[in-house]
Amino acid sequence: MSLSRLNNPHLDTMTSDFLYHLNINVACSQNATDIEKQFGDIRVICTGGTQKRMKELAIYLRPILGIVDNREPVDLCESGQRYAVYKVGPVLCASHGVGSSTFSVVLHELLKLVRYAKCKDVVFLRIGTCGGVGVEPGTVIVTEKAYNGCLENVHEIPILGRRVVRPAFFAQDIVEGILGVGNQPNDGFKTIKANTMSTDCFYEGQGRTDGAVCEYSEDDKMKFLQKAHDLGIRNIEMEATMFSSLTRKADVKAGCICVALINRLNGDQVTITMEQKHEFEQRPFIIVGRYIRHLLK
Ligand SMILES: O=P(O)(O)O[C@@H]1C[C@H](O)[C@@H](CO)O1
Ligand SMILES: O=c1cc[nH]c(=O)[nH]1
Repeated sequence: MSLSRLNNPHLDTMTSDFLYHLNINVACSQNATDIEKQFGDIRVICTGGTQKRMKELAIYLRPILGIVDNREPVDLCESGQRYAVYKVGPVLCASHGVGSSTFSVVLHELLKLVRYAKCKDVVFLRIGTCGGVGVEPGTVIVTEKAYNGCLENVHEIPILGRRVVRPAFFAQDIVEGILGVGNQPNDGFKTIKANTMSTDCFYEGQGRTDGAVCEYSEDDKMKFLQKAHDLGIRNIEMEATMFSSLTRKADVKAGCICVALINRLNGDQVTITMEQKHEFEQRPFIIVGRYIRHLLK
């Protein structure tokens, strides 16, 4: 699928487009633009919360993509001062910050970037961390349906003063494709598919009792988490509803792969050491590395 048409007729009338947060200026009118030369080979866009994770992922993917390079990856969007973007062969690794609002900004701009660069069959992936719901810390969860903080399987966004409600789920072939490369004999961790709850708040929105404000009891929290569990929700993060619905609207395939840092049925505080967190963060890399190899073969 070529991204030559995004779901926005206004773009067709623009002679240039400044992707403000990436600090990339696109001259839409030229045929063979610089953008096409620089980004036209992109097949996979990996996204994740932090710059450090995305830089490490770029380095991790080099041998998988047959790229021999010992230099520090270059942040192509450093001048934009918001998001970090690394290119490793046909893969772009971009940071998105915490939550749907910061992610949606860079996602709109990345979707336009691949459209202007005339990339074909691009798959967007989110490689994140999450809280598990009834799963062992370290488990990798591939999202099927994404639920909002009201436990509805939709993404809701105010547009022109109205609440717009959009479907929030990932394409089954992507889910199965990612799951298909998981659970290999020496992995030492489980990869499962499940539903994900995405919230706009890490504390109250995720039913934590350790935020600066909390107006419910431990019992209320446990009932809510149990209700989520009954819906097949096995992890909680802050992006999957927006990510699935916006990529769906843009007619682009996407997948969401997160590692659980804690089991929320046992507590709220994320107390793992930074070393353990770093080890856990490598797990989605392993799965995504295999999936990208499978996708590009
Ligand atoms: O990709 P990351 O690790 O940033 O994903 C989760 C969801 C929020 O962005 C953040 C909250 O700690 O972690
Ligand atoms: O509990 C958690 C852990 C990581 N990220 C989240 O959004 N929630």
